[in-house]
Amino acid sequence: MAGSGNAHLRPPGEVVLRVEDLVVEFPAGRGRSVHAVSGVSFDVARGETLGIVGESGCGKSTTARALMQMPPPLRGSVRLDGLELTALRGEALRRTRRRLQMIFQDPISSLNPRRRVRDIVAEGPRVWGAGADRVDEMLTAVGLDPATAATRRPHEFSGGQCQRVSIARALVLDPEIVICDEPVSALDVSVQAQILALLEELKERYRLTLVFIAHDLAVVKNVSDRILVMYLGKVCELASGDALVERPAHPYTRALLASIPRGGLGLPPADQLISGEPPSPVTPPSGCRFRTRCPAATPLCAAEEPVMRRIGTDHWVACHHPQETGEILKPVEAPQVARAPEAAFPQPAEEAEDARVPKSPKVPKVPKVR
Ligand SMILES: Nc1ncnc2c1ncn2[C@@H]1O[C@H](COP(=O)(O)OP(=O)(O)OP(=O)(O)O)[C@@H](O)[C@H]1O
Repeated sequence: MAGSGNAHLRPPGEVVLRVEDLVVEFPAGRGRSVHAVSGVSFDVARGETLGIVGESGCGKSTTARALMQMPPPLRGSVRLDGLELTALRGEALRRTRRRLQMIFQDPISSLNPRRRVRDIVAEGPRVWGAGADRVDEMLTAVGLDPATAATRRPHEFSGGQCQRVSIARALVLDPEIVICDEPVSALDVSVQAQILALLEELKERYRLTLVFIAHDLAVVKNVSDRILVMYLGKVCELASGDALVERPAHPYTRALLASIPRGGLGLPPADQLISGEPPSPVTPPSGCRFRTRCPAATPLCAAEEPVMRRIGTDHWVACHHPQETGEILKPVEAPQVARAPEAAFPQPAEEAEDARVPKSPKVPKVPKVR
C-alpha cells in the first residue's frame, strides 16, 4: 500500500524540488489554529510546470510562501536540489532564496509605485551585486522597450504591462524555479492569454521550472505538465494534465471540471456538482476533508483519512471511493492524446502493487446537487 510519504509522487525526470509533509498553521485565537496546509507532499521535476489548483482558501498561496520560507512551515521538508531549505537561516537562506522567485497575483500593488521600472527590475541585482547587466535584456524579453519603459512608473502601465515588469524582476536574478501565484487572475481575459504565452516562452528560453498556482482549472490545464488538486489544506489528486482532465478520479476534481463552462475545456457536463462553501480550516472534518460536500461519501470517509494511492501512470488520488477509471471524459474533438512518459524512477515493489486501480466499493447513484 502506498504510504503518506512522498516517494509515490515522483514526476518523470530529475527532481529539483521535493516537498514532504508540509504543515502550516496560523493562530486563530482562543488557542485554536487555522490548519492552512496539512501534510502536503509533492515533487517538482526540473523543467516541468506543476500546476496547483483549488478553491480560494484551500492553501495554495500558503504552500507557495512556505516553499519560499516566507514564513517557514511549522513542520515538513522543502529540499531544493537536496538542500533542506527549512534548516537554513539568515544569510544562507537569503542566498538560496535567489534561486526561487515569485510572481504575484496583483501586478500593480506588487510593484513599488514610487520607483521607476528600471529601478524595480534592478533592485535584486543591486542587493546581490549581480545581474545588473541583464536589466535591459529582461525588459526586452518580457516585451517592453527598455528605452521607453525603463523611466516610467507602474501607474503609467496597464495591468498586463505591470505583470511583465514583475516577470522581468523575477527573472533578472536567473532563478531556477519561478512560483507563479495566480499570475493572470487579475488580468482581462485577452491579456491573460498573452501573459501565459510569455511565461511559456520564457520558461523555454531560460530553462525554468514553474510552479503555477490558480483557482481556475481551465487556465492551469493549459500551462501545466502535471496538476496537483488541493482541498482544505490537503492534496486530493495529482496527475498529468491529460489524465486529470480525461480521467478525474477524485469527486472534488470532477466537480472542478464540471464547473468549467463548455467551451472552456469542451468537456461534457460531469454527473455530480458540489455546492456550498468549504468547512472552516479551524475545525476541518475528520477523515476525508471533502466528505461533507462529497456526493460519494460513506461512513469510512469520516472514520479514516484516505492516503494517496497510485491509480495509473503518473496519476495519484487520495479518496476511499475514487471514480473507476473506466469512465473516460473525452474532450470534444480531442487530438490523439500522447501517453504520459513512464516514471524515470523505478517504483518500489509496494508501489508497483498499488499501481493497479484500487478496487473501490460501488459509488451509489446520487441526485445532482446544485
Ligand atoms: N496570515 C494568515 N493568518 C491567518 N490565516 C491565514 C493567513 N494566511 C492565510 N490564512 C488562511 O489560511 C487558509 C489558506 O489560505 P491561502 O491564502 O493559502 O489559500 P488560497 O488557496 O491561496 O486562496 P486564495 O486564492 O483566496 O488566496 C485560508 O483559510 C486563509 O484564510
